[in-house]
Amino acid sequence: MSLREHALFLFRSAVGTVQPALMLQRAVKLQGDGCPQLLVKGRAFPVKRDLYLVGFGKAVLGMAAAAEEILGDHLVRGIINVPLGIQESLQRAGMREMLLKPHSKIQVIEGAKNNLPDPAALKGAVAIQELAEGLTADDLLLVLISGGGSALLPAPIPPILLEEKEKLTKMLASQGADIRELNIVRKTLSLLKGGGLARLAHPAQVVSLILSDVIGDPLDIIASGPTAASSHSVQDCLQILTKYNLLHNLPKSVETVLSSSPTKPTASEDYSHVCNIIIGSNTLALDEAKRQAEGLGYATLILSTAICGEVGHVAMLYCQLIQLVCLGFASLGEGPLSDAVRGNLLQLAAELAIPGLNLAEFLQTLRELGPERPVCILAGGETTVQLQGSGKGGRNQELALRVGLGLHRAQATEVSPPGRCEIVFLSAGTDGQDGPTEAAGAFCSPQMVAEALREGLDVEAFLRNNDSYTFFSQFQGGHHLLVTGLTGTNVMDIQAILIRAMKRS
Ligand SMILES: Nc1ncnc2c1ncn2[C@@H]1O[C@H](COP(=O)(O)OP(=O)(O)OP(=O)(O)O)[C@@H](O)[C@H]1O
Ligand SMILES: O=C(O)[C@H](O)CO
Repeated sequence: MSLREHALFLFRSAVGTVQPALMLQRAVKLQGDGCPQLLVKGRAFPVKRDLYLVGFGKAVLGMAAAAEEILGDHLVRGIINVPLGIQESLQRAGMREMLLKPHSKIQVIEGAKNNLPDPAALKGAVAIQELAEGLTADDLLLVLISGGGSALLPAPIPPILLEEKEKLTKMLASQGADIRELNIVRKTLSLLKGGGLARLAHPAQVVSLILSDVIGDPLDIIASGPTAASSHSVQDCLQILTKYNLLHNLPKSVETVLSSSPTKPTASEDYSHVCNIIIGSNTLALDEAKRQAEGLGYATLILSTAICGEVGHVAMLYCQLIQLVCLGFASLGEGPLSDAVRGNLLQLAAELAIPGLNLAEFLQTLRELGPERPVCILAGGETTVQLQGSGKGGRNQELALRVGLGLHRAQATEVSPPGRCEIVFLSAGTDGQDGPTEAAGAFCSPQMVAEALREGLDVEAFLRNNDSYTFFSQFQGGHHLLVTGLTGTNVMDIQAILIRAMKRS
């Protein structure tokens, strides 16, 4: 198998292990006939009378299918909002276990094309709101939440219009706001986010099962925390709008809502009827990829499950890491060149401030790996892209293109470690959709940029226009694109770097 096939296999293994049904089955059980109890990760919730289900997010269809199997006749009714086209995509991919049965009690509403809220998602949100409002103290509401839930549960506070909220979110995202910043703003302008759904469902017992797609698994940021007490206030929102220079350009409706928002976070309110439980995250996916990579004979290290920061900086970090591994393969792991690369890496990591990353320790472990075995470095997280151009792309494809360019440039240097190694880099979204494109991500190698030039494709020009998808679609007939279709799950992005010494002929 080629390195590329290995990388693809690792990605698929990682995604396979965080299939929603699997995670739900691991976490949830229904026990007892007379007075049944819902058992979630060791916690018991009595089912006093009726059990309802709502859900929203990219992984929720499979979660709901598994939940319905477990809940059986105890489930009275459910409504889920899932991405447009997901049922067809999963059906086409033969993933029947992710689909609801023909006479399901769960109503499915598809919407939010390209992860943007739309009237269909709004209709679903209204239906979920109505269901929550009608509950009593004897009811239990099971809430299934996954990434993409923010766009799939839009409920702007009147008089804000859906388009106004969408435009503001888009402006923030295009200027490089991270998901925390985006969702603090979304929470302030929404009825159901920031704990709103849980408040409406009171006095029913609310149990939320959450598949995390946010670094550090913060309950009040994932899908904008519809059932979590918010630790943010309107001041936090105003600060973010100020940071991105948007405060003086707001629609009147947004100004009205901001000026009448409570100044305290909702955390002070009573959430004793709510229990939020994380049932899966990027860590699970990377652990499985590591297991598989070791099985393939790689010395495997997980760099971090919290990779974040501006995509160009993250690309530099990966290029320098690859360079360091190649220096090791070339028996140049000790010496001034390696020391310089290590120094660059430490500085880059300090600038990126990746939570929990102890790069010095990681580099020490890397140093101790012998040159006998190929190396696999795995990472997960979510970068941010500051859009400058009008091209089509996503953060994974942009990252792969930037890493390709960095490796190409490194090859041109005097000591050319990447030239002595075989290298494949893959970055892809576990949800199968990278930005508004049909690809999950892309592969790159150190040869890619030179080969593209021979096809008349100028990588730097594509990058200037944030046009990574167009580049990868045109280059070698799309061979470097990873197209999986919607996977039905979502635990952020994954990077795999595979390196082995070049065979001497
Ligand atoms: N032309 C482009 N080039 C690079 N990145 C882009 C481009 N257009 C959009 N993006 C990036 O794509 C991201 C949005 O993609 P997507 O909808 O897949 O987000 P997501 O974070 O995976 O969604 P969620 O977390 O809600 O599941 C934004 O970060 C945005 O900056
Ligand atoms: O939906 C969202 O807000 C993002 O996917 C983060 O959870």
